[in-house]
Amino acid sequence: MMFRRLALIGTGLIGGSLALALRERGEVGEVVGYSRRLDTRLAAERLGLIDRPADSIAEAVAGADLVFVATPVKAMDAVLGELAACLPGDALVTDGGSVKGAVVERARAHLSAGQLARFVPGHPIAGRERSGPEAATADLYRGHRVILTPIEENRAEDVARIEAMWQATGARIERLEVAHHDHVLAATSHLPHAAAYAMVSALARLAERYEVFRYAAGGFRDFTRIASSDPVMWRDICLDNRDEILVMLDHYRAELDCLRDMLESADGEKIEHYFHEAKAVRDALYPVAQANGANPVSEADETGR
Ligand SMILES: NC(=O)C1=CN([C@@H]2O[C@H](COP(=O)(O)OP(=O)(O)OC[C@H]3O[C@@H](n4cnc5c(N)ncnc54)[C@H](O)[C@@H]3O)[C@@H](O)[C@H]2O)C=CC1
Ligand SMILES: O=C(O)C(=O)Cc1ccc(O)cc1
Repeated sequence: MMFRRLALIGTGLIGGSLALALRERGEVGEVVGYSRRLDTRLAAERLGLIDRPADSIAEAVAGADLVFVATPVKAMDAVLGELAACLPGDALVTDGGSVKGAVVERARAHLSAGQLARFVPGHPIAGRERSGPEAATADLYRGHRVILTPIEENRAEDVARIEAMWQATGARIERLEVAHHDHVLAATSHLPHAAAYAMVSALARLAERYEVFRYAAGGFRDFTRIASSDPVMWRDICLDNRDEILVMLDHYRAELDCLRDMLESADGEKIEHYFHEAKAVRDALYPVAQANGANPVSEADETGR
């Protein structure tokens, strides 16, 4: 057993799924959960994500040797502030936030030098558009990537323990530098979410929106699935990674302008070539339908294809 007691701060999709996965593998003794809202804590207990709910962060982390912070990223400011006052000396801390630079800044602002050394930032690249405790599953991370962004204060053996913890969930672990993580994720995750929200808004603002949505095809559904994601979580991600996302939005807008120009000049050859190139890129990324939505590149690696 890797950890005696896990304290979950945030008992929703990401925290709850980690607890279920570690328990299923017998890697954790007891799971105690704190979330801001009482009903989420009680739901987490009812659903078997946690053994018992705690009424405060201090109560949750008492006696814990692992603390997992899985709240929206801006809420981590207050959470880390409270943790600084009550963290047991031997506890390791990690998180699942979608942005790393802002979270590391918050950790540096609140934690003591000793506590900071034991904070190993991380980000599972797995999730879904429905969050909350009800959405948690033991296999959420299986076959998916988890990115750790260790900071220079971390000790190698602590990073290795967090890596082993994620490995137990069936995930594949990679390490990236903090700023590089935020740059890459702005492109691969944050821009698509922003684009999906904007696409739905664009159609919703049309006078004929009812008719438009009535005849919406699978393409609209596929393109916009992630616009059902949690607005608070995505507000926080957008603000916390604002500079990188602004650059990516401009990059995407330039591409839309480019397509618009081709269409305005009715240049069929150019349009076809443009679509061919994009299709080739996507077909290479997703050669077969992915049953569980796992990253196809990682699955291909695992099966040796
Ligand atoms: N939903 C997804 O697909 C993914 C989310 N993430 C990240 O994981 C984190 C958690 O996301 P989810 O589990 O999806 O959200 P969720 O909404 O399912 O769970 C969030 C939990 O945090 C609690 N919470 C909110 N504000 C709080 C506060 N101020 N103090 C204490 N608890 C508070 C909520 O009560 C809830 O228990 C976020 O930082 C998100 O960016 C990372 C990868 C994927
Ligand atoms: O729903 C989806 O497909 C996602 O893209 C989930 C997701 C959301 C946020 C992350 O930081 C990582 C993964």
